[in-house]
Amino acid sequence: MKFIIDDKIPYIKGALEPFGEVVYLPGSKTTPEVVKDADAIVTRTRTICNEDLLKDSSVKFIATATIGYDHIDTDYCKQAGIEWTNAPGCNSKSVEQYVLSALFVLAEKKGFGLKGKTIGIVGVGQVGSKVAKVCELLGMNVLLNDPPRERAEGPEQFVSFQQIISKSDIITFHVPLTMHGEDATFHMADTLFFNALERQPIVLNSCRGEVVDTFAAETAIQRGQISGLVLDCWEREPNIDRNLLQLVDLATPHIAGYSKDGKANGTTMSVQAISRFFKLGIDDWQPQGIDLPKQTILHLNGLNRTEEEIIREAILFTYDIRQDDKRLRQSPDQFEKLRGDYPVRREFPVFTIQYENIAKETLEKLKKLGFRIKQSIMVIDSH
Ligand SMILES: NC(=O)c1ccc[n+]([C@@H]2O[C@H](COP(=O)([O-])OP(=O)(O)OC[C@H]3O[C@@H](n4cnc5c(N)ncnc54)[C@H](O)[C@@H]3O)[C@@H](O)[C@H]2O)c1
Ligand SMILES: O=C(O)[C@H](O)[C@H](O)COP(=O)(O)O
Repeated sequence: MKFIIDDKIPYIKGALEPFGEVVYLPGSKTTPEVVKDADAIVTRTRTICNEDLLKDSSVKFIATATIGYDHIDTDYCKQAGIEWTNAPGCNSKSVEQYVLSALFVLAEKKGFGLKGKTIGIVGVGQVGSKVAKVCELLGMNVLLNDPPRERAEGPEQFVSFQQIISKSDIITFHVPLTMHGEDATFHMADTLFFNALERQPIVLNSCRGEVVDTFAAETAIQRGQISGLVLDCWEREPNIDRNLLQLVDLATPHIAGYSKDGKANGTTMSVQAISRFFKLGIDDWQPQGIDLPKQTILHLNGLNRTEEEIIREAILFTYDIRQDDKRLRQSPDQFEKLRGDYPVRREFPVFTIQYENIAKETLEKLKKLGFRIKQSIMVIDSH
């Protein structure tokens, strides 16, 4: 068998070698010639898996180590008898961490508290539902919009897109990119959307660039229709609009899902799916040696600090979005390189908080976010 694997997929080396030839290549170099005699591709969003790539090939299975699969022409795959899989939920906790970091940084920059603010979540799947849960934990009012789920589950917990537009102080998009049908998300945030906003919200897009119309977003900022914009995903990546880059509050190079945990989950799900498809017998394969950051222990003293300040410090200790923002502004032409050489980032459960003077309720919230909690041990000097 022959496997073509994107060389930016971590922790996969050695997994498939016992079963055949394995070729590691950059996504951009995964060409029709390369995949011609392959049995499977393990890929990312940078390889467009369509007829141009796959026709005349022997590919039978595509595993993308990502949540999104808009880079796979699923209609063509069906017609060509090629099976495929994505990695649902793999990096959803990473996006949750990204959104929290963005919210805390913006709240401080713009001088408001998160408690009591209304956040509209558009798309309430793996990512949106996690973002909803943590925002509720922070005392925010959460509005959920997800027409496909509303049709399937009933209207009780959902609101219309119109209500999101009129009632939200913050709007965050977590939809897949879809071009057709009643739920199409292409340019969901267009001129009509921005013109209709009533509360000058902050808008976040960490799903796909094409969900927000670049020109409409620029105009909305210039007209003061929104009070902030956070962009992780951009139209025409990696050639992002430099004018928009100047205008947004926080700009990052499509890394919301780039925790090492998220990456490792994507790899695990891809390898296990390949194993099931080709009956390789490694259905419970797990990656080894997931990188750790230099510091995983945070000493947190809550004396004279509000709950929001305490939680903010804990979140930003694990991930400070301003560092990604700085790197992108310094080198916008290095968009793909910044992604490829992304620093080690881990999710909350690898961090231990050693605390002093923190109320029980706040500790409960930190635990619910996933942190490990330990009381600081007082060292008594015997001299
Ligand atoms: N920036 C990143 O690094 C990053 C990381 C992970 C995911 N993503 C993107 O985020 C998207 C969402 O991820 P997920 O794991 O939550 O996916 P998911 O499939 O679990 O959830 C998507 C939700 O959106 C809903 N939806 C579809 N069309 C809608 C519409 N028109 N209006 C409102 N809701 C709609 C669906 O019903 C579903 O519940 C992915 O498709 C991917 O493109 C980006
Ligand atoms: O869909 C996803 O999972 C995310 O957008 C993911 O971060 C994409 O990563 P990439 O394949 O571009 O490295």
